[in-house]
Order: sequence, then C-alpha cells, then structure tokens
Amino acid sequence: MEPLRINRILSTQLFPKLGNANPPGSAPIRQVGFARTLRGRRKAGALTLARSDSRGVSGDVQEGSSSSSSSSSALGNGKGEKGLVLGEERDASGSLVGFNLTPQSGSHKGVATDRGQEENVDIEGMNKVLPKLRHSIVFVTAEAAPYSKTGGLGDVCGSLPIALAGRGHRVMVVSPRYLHGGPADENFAGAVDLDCRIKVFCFGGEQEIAFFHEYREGVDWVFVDHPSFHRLGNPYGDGHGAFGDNQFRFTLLCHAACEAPLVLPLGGYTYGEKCLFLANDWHAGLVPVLLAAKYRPHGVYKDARSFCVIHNLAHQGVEPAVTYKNLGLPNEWYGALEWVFPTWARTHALDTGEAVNVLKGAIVTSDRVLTVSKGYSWEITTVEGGYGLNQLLSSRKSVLNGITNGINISEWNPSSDEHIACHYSADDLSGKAECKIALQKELGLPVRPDCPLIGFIGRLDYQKGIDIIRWATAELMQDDIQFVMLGSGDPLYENWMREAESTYRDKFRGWVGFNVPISHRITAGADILLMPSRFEPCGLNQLYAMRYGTVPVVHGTGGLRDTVRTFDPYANEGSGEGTGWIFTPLSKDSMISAIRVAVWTYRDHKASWEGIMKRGMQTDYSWENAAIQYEQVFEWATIDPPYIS
Ligand SMILES: Nc1ncnc2c1ncn2[C@@H]1O[C@H](COP(=O)(O)OP(=O)(O)O[C@H]2O[C@H](CO)[C@@H](O)[C@H](O)[C@H]2O)[C@@H](O)[C@H]1O
Repeated sequence: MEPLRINRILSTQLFPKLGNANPPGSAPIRQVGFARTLRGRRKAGALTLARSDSRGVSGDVQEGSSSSSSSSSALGNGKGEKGLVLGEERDASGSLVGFNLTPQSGSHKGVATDRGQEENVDIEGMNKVLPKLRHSIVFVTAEAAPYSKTGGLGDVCGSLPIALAGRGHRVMVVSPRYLHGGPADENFAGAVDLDCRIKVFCFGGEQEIAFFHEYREGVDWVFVDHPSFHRLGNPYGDGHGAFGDNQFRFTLLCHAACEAPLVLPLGGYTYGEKCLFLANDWHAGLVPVLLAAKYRPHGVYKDARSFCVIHNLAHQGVEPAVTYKNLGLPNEWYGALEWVFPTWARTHALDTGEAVNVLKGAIVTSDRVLTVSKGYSWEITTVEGGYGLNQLLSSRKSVLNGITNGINISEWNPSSDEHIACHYSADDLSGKAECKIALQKELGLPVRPDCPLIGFIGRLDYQKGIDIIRWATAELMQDDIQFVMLGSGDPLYENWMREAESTYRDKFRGWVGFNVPISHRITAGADILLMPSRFEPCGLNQLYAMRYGTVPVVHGTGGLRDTVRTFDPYANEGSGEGTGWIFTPLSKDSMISAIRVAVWTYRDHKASWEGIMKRGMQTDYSWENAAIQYEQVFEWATIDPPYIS
C-alpha cells in the first residue's frame, strides 16, 4: 500500500494509529469485489462522463474552499437578472458554516458572467438555471422513500436525488432491497434484476450481492440484494429491538455501493470512477473509508470525491473493536475507525473502552462533511451537540457546511394531496377547516372546528422530546384543546400514548404506528404542530406543517431554529412577521407557555393567525435551493485535491 497522503492537516491525535496499528484479531484482507473492478476498469474509465476541469475557478480561491469572494458568485447565470447567488454564513469565529441564497445583485453580475457557470435550459416548460458542470453523483443510504422510509433520512434520499437529476446531473441512489414480507415489498416491484453479481469479502466469508434497478424521475435507483435484507421488521430492527447484524448488513451496502458505479452499465454506460459519493449517516460511513483504503491505493477512484452527510450524529455505528477485521478494510487503516470510550462510559474494571466507530471513519476520510442545517453544523462542533465527535468535527470545520433540507413539494402539497379530505391553498383556506373536521371525525374526537387542535408526528425517541410532552400532558389537558399524536418507537411512550388516550377520551388521541396517509391528515387538520425536539438536525415536519398552514411551536434547536420565525405582531408596521413560535429552554413550562400564547393568538387574534399561516404557506421549501447549495459544495470539493489520495 502506498504511504498515506493527506492533503490537509490531520491531527495525529485524531488519527493516532494510522499506518502502524493493527486491530484486535486482525487478519489479511482479501479484495474480492475489487479484483473485478480492476478487470473492468478500462471500460469504466472510458465511460466516465466528461467534466470540465477547473474552468471558472478564479485565482483567488483559498485552500479549504472557504473563499467567499469567488464562491459567492458561482451560481450567477450570467444573464444578469435571473440568477441566484450564494452568500456565505459565518459563525462568530469567522468560519463558514452555511449559505444563503440571495437574488443576484448588480455587484455580482460581472463576476457571474466571467465564470459562466450556468446556463438557462427549458426543461418541460420550466425555465431553469442549470449548472454547466454536470456530475456523476452516487447517494448511499439505508433508506430512500418511497421504497423504504422510517424517518427523515428516507425523505431526503428520496427527493434530493431527483432535484439534482433535474438540474442535469447523473444521479444514482444505492440502498438495500428490503423485503419485509408485507405490502411495502410492492414498493420494489418496478425494480428489475440487473443480472450482475459481485462478491464481497467481509465478516470472514464471501457474500454474493445482486443489484436491482429502476429508472424513475431521472434517477437510477439501485437496490442491493442480499438475504440479510429480507426479513420481518423495518430496515433496522423489529419488535425485539435493533437487528444484531446491522454492522454486517450495512458493510455489505457500502462495499456494493463502491462497486456499483464501476460494474453497472445503467442505460448502457457505467458511472465510472469520477463520481461524487454522498455517504448518508453511519450506515453508509464505510464508503469514504473504502475509497481511501481499498480503492485509491490501487489507482481506482483517484478523481472521486466523498461527502459524509450527517442527518443524525446520535447514531454512529459503534461496535466492539474486534469487529474491525470483519469490515473488509486493510489492517493499517484501523486508526481511522478507532474509538476509545472515556473511562466513565466503560462497563467494568477490565473494559478498555476500545471500539470502532464507523461515522468517525467517514468524518476523517471524506473530502467534505455536510449536515442538514446551518445551525446543526455548528451544534455538532460543541460539547453539548457533538456526541463525542465535537473535537474531530471542529478540526474539519473548514470543510464542514450546513445545508437546510428541502421538501418534496409534489408529495406535500395541500392543493393536490391525495391523502387529505379537502384541498386548499394560501388563497383559499376553507379546505383546511374541512380537513380538521374530517380528522376529528376519523379519530373519534368531538367535532369542534373552533377548538385548537395540536398535532405531533415523529419517532417516539429521546431526541424528539417526547418525555417533555408526556410530562406536560396533564397540565395541557386542563385547557380547552385537542391533542393528536402519531408515532412509534420506544414501547414506554407507545404505552403511555395508549393510556393517555383512555384517560382523556374527549381531548387526546395517540395513534401508535407508522402511517404516512395519517401523517398527511394530521399535518393538514391540525392548527398547531408541536416539536419539542431535544436536538433536531433539520426537521421536516415543521416544513410540511408550514406548507399546510399549520403553525409550528418548536424548541429552538438546530434546523428548527433556522426554519421557524417567532411571530412578532409589531413588526412590519403592525402587520406582523413570523411563521410560528420558538421556545427555549427545553422545559415543560416554557413549552406550555409557548403553546398557550399560540392558542390565545389562534382564538383571539384571527387576522394575525391567518397572517402566520399564510407566511408559512408562501415560503419556498423546494429542493431547488438546497440542490444549488449542494452544487456549490461539489464545486469546492472538486477544486480541492482529494483529501486522502
Ligand atoms: N409514525 C409515523 N408515521 C408516518 N410518518 C412518520 C412517523 N414518524 C415520523 N414520520 C415521518 O418521518 C419523517 C421524519 O422526519 P424528521 O426530519 O422530522 O426526523 P428524523 O429524526 O427521522 O430525521 C433525521 O434526518 C432528517 C433528514 O435530514 C432531519 O430532518 C432530522 O432532523 C433528523 O433527525 C417525516 O416525514 C415524518 O412525517
């Protein structure tokens, strides 16, 4: 293996044993899938999509791609009046942590024209500003809606790829072909067996992987097929908890995803080596490590770039250190995944705390790190929000950015939603009242159009602040309100929801389970959506709620703080401003106070309430904005040499 070259400073503290450490129980690694790769390389390389080199890169771009003067103009369309440009967001220390889209001002015009980065293309009647630089993009993810979804990761990986494909990129999404033995298996009915088998060597044996494929909405949806993805439950577990072999299952996914661009002739052509890999959350975290450790030393994927996309830092894929030898990585890369628990977190006196941490491996090997909101990109560099990775993430601050998620505005559209009782829009809100009545009827609540209806949708998890809701419910139920919850997860809270429903028959409904149509009906029928999340990397439900004229009351954290604006009745010369309420700190009392202010506004200040609803409904939450920001990060990453070559 070639000596490791890292193009930017990488603290030895963070990479302590790289190059000389051997993992516990280590054995030589066989490179099964890769052998095939080398054979197919010539063909794959020849088919790589053309990419112009550093065209448009002005000379003053600084190391780390944080140069604002050059980058902020990158998205101008060169036509003078239609383009958007990115204005950078910096934190108190001056580090770039996110971007704002702003209309192109006169001062940017000249630069944008010089760079000539985009072109106007008329696609299906929509005059879009498209980038000239088209990439081959590979999303690797444990879930992608509508094929699989347990939460927001599925939503994002089901819709951002479509937005990027719509902007001219060649986009593949690689995720498992789950068969759970239920109706959801039908989701994969359109995917055909590509009749391409590869062998992956991991966990002490050779595993045969098949690929299924569906081309839909401009995206190559590639499904990795292996018997371990065929079982009852959901992608991660069943009624008994998380599957014990998740590390194995997602190791397979990562190996398969690295092979897919090289071996799958999708539409007649492989994606080739010049890909941008977006590794979403820990499940895909081995992808950047494999690129660096398994492929690049052999000259493969030299021009690829990898992005570690963090949707939730609380889940890192931590396993006992002996697992390392199972991952199909060279022994000398153990340091990349090495993780030592602090003394207080060890279970007994002889516990050395040694573990492997897949997400850590992704952070230290990927070219850039992305999170799903600007606020969260800062929070994860703090002790409170960093889940032990804050120092590591701080060390990569120059390549760490937050891009706020968009939403699928076709699926979440109150004027065409197939799941709701009546359609409506900001111009005619009458249908929303019908949706509320229909929801009350469906759930067996008293039909009371004027009674404020509060909704909650989400995983019943510590993250979502469900304990705060539980604690506050008795007090909230003293008010004249109705409260509807939809969620599944921790059995403690599932049982509590059932109990609360029987205690407060006229006011409370707790729907235990995962049900997308009901989630749409609650979003449309509720007046207020409650999100007391302890942390929230972005949050999608508040975006859906605002689009449906349902006013969010949220804890001021992460993406919630970035996307909801607290109502101010005095702003704009008394006409008001804001789309909801943000409360802080996260406590029962501050949450109840915020709900009471919202309920009071709903009851006694109808005009203000309508203003809040309409401002939320009129905000642009489409993926287009986020996709443009992703392109900016892609551009920076391709300007820089690979982080590890
Ligand atoms: N019982 C149920 N029935 C039907 N639908 C249900 C449901 N429970 C949840 N959902 C749906 O699942 C999605 C949840 O998305 P969120 O972004 O709110 O949270 P999640 O924590 O899963 O995602 C993580 O990743 C996303 C994406 O980046 C980040 O926004 C977020 O902050 C981060 O925690 C929504 O579409 C919601 O409607």
